[in-house]
Amino acid sequence: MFVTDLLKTKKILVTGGGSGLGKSFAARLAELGAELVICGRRADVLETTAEELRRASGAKVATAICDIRDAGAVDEMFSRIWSEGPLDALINNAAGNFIARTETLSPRAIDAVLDIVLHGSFYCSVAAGKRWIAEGRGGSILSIVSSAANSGRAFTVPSAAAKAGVLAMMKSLAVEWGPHGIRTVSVAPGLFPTKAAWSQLYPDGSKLLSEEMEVPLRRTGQHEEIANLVAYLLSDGASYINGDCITIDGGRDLQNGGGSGVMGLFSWTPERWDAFRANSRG
Ligand SMILES: CCC/C=C/C(=O)SCCNC(=O)CCNC(=O)[C@H](O)C(C)(C)COP(=O)([O-])OP(=O)([O-])OC[C@H]1O[C@@H](n2cnc3c(N)ncnc32)[C@H](O)[C@@H]1OP(=O)([O-])[O-]
Ligand SMILES: NC(=O)C1=CN([C@@H]2O[C@H](COP(=O)(O)OP(=O)(O)OC[C@H]3O[C@@H](n4cnc5c(N)ncnc54)[C@H](OP(=O)(O)O)[C@@H]3O)[C@@H](O)[C@H]2O)C=CC1
Repeated sequence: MFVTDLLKTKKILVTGGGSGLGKSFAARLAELGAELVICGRRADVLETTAEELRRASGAKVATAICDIRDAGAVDEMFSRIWSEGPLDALINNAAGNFIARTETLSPRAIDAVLDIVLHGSFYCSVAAGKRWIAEGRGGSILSIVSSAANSGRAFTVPSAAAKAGVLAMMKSLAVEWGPHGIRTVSVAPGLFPTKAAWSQLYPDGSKLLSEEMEVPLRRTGQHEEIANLVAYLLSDGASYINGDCITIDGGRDLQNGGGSGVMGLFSWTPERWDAFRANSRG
């Protein structure tokens, strides 16, 4: 789909790059020639992934153990990265989320999600942006958000609120930092199966509809589909995209917004449709 050296000159930090979608992004970016840093809290997960990526692509892949909720630790991580050469792009991917009745959430439970998603993405964005601005060089920030950033989502309210905050940060920075040659872009994924998301959000019995019926294209997303979008958005081919949020969800958000009331109709037989037509006034 792309020329193999699409990202050859780019050094990219993927937060949460040791597992799930972040690992898939890192793998695709490495294949396309990027140099990578992946960060997260679990050293063993990061090292295993980094070794896998090096072996598969021959790319330079460094790891950084960092809890992005800790602003000091984030700044130290960026100083260590910069001491070996500046980044060209940051992907704010790390997140935490779980389903809960909002009225039962303790302050620590609310903070656990807000601190990772909103504060962590903010700390990383400022740590990158202030260095790019000081050096008079450009860069790109890509944040993984969610359609919940626009519509909200019941039972994952801290995540929806945090993603909305990240989206507002990204749109604001597109304007404020655009004159410095820094561009921002967000990606709102639909259903992309990962171990963590499925255990935190979709335990047995949590869904009335099958995953496929939630999506007009009748399937969940494949990691390579969103990884290719991320690669394109960080490539020079996307150099005039700034501040936008691209949804990649097989149409799921449109169905939920504009079609959830008609879901029962998908299971009507042709005979039932004929009976309706015969009895209606049209
Ligand atoms: C919108 C859709 C789009 C987004 C999709 C995704 O993001 S998918 C990506 C999904 N990926 C991930 O989520 C991966 C990363 N996830 C994680 O690291 C953890 O799940 C974390 C987010 C809880 C943070 O961990 P941590 O070590 O910082 O936290 P901790 O364990 O020390 O707990 C802190 C507080 O939270 C409380 N609490 C915890 N669980 C529940 C619950 N189910 N119910 C209620 N409360 C819960 C816990 O009791 C404590 O409060 P307390 O009792 O002291 O008042
Ligand atoms: N999968 C899906 O269908 C959807 C995903 N998304 C978004 O996509 C992104 C990836 O999700 P997914 O891959 O499913 O989730 P995962 O839980 O698999 O990945 C999250 C990653 O973030 C890291 N992380 C979590 N907390 C911290 C922290 N405090 N500091 C540093 N790293 C941290 C985790 O590593 P560690 O625990 O070692 O720190 C892990 O590698 C998230 O932003 C999520 O909100 C949005 C909509 C749908």
